[in-house]
Order: sequence, then structure tokens, then C-alpha cells
Amino acid sequence: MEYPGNLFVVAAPSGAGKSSLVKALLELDSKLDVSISHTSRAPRGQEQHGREYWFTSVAEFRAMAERGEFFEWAEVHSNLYGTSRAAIEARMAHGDDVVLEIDFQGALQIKQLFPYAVLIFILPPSWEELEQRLNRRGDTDPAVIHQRMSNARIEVAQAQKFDFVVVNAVFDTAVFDLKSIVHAQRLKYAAQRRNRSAVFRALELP
Ligand SMILES: Nc1nc2c(ncn2[C@@H]2O[C@H](COP(=O)(O)OP(=O)(O)O)[C@@H](O)[C@H]2O)c(=O)[nH]1
Ligand SMILES: Nc1ncnc2c1ncn2[C@@H]1O[C@H](COP(=O)(O)OP(=O)(O)O)[C@@H](O)[C@H]1O
Repeated sequence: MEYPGNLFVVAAPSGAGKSSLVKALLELDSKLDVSISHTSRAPRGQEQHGREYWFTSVAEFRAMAERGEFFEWAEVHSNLYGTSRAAIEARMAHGDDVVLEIDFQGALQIKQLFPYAVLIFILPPSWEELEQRLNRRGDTDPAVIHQRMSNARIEVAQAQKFDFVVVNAVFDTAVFDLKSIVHAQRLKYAAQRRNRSAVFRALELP
């Protein structure tokens, strides 16, 4: 499948800083839109239906999957998560750049469907720091943190399948790295599509 516009996929073990980084990136880049996923998990803290996620029941989620309404979906930490076609198709068809904040299983499914998608994996600087960030966020109980830390080992092993790896040690540096990847992809895309910009014409390039 191919649409105009770029598709970025950001994955990371829980607590690595993915949501905070993507939020900062969106604030810097008005041409980038994030996709709102569906999930069967319960809302956390201040989360709102339609803002962080579309919160659904397991039955509703499974019915959507059976009707083929997801580009990808996966079970993560015992809950279901998916990217609905409705969430991104119109925007991509319109030529907008879209970022998906999803797990590695979903990222690899997206790469199959959209080979031009740019897959970015966020790593924490250390296991200790990852655990501290999960604790510091303060909205997850200790048993859940334990589950996320053991899942993190499996998730991090997938980083090598991604196009880029960004280590989120210093937050602003990681945001800058993400911004550079987005920028580089836009330049590459423009060149590949022989986007006849004013510069191409002025230089009489073929
Ligand atoms: N495959 C897939 N994974 C998703 C989707 N939405 C969120 N996730 C992932 O599900 C995992 C759990 O997300 P969440 O419950 O918000 O917890 P957090 O990672 O602690 O912020 C994260 O790895 C998300 O990237 C989706 O639409 N598809
Ligand atoms: N570079 C960083 N240094 C210190 N703390 C960070 C950094 N990046 C994110 N955090 C903090 O770590 C916690 C987890 O970040 P979050 O964006 O919720 O992670 P994720 O979406 O990957 O689960 C949050 O409290 C966030 O403010």
C-alpha cells in the first residue's frame, strides 16, 4: 500500500519516554500528526477517550479486528492495542505526515504493509533508569512495573530490526535526534519523488 506523505513509527519499552518525546516532537512540528490507537486497557490518570486512546471493550476490539478495521493490532502487557484504518487513512491519503506510537509487533506489521515507513526505536540509557522512570511516573502499581520490566528485555531485543535507534538519555538531545530523522526522511522523499522544487528548476536539474 502506498500513500503520499511520510509514515513514522516509534516504538520503545514502556517508560523509555516515547509518549513524552513524541509529544515534544509534535509541538515542534506542525506538519506531523499522531495517530490515536484503540485499546482494551482501562484509562490511566488524566487520560481521555479520543485524546490518548480510543478506549474500547475487548469484545468491541475483537469485532473491529474481525471486520478488518485495523492496519495492525497486537496484545501488549495483556491488553489489546490497534491502529484503525479510520485513524490514519484519510490523513495519509491527503499527503500528511503521520506518526504511530506503537509496540514492536505493530511496527513490524506496519513495515510489511508500508515498506516506506520509517521505524524508530527508543532505548533508555540503562535498565536502572528505565525502572526509575516507570516508578517516577507514579501511575502504575509494582506488579505491573515488574511485568513491564520483563517485557522490556524482549522488546529491546527487537531494536535491531528498526531503521533508527535513539537513546533517550538527555531528553532534548533525543527530541533533536527525532526531529533530524523526520527532516532527513522528508528530504529523501522529496528527492525520490523528483519533487520539482524551485531549486531543481533554478539549477535546471533533470
Ligand atoms: N501494536 C500496537 N501497539 C500499541 C498501539 N498503541 C499503543 N501501543 C503500545 O502498547 C504499549 C503499552 O502502551 P500504554 O498502555 O500506553 O503504556 P506505556 O507504554 O506505559 O505508555 C506501548 O508499547 C505502546 O506503544 C497500537 O495501536 N498498536
Ligand atoms: N530523558 C529523560 N530523562 C528523564 N526522565 C524522562 C526522560 N524522558 C522521559 N522521562 C520521564 O520518564 C517517564 C516515562 O515517560 P513516558 O513518556 O510516559 O514513557 P513511555 O511513553 O515510553 O511509556 C515520565 O515520567 C517522563 O517524564
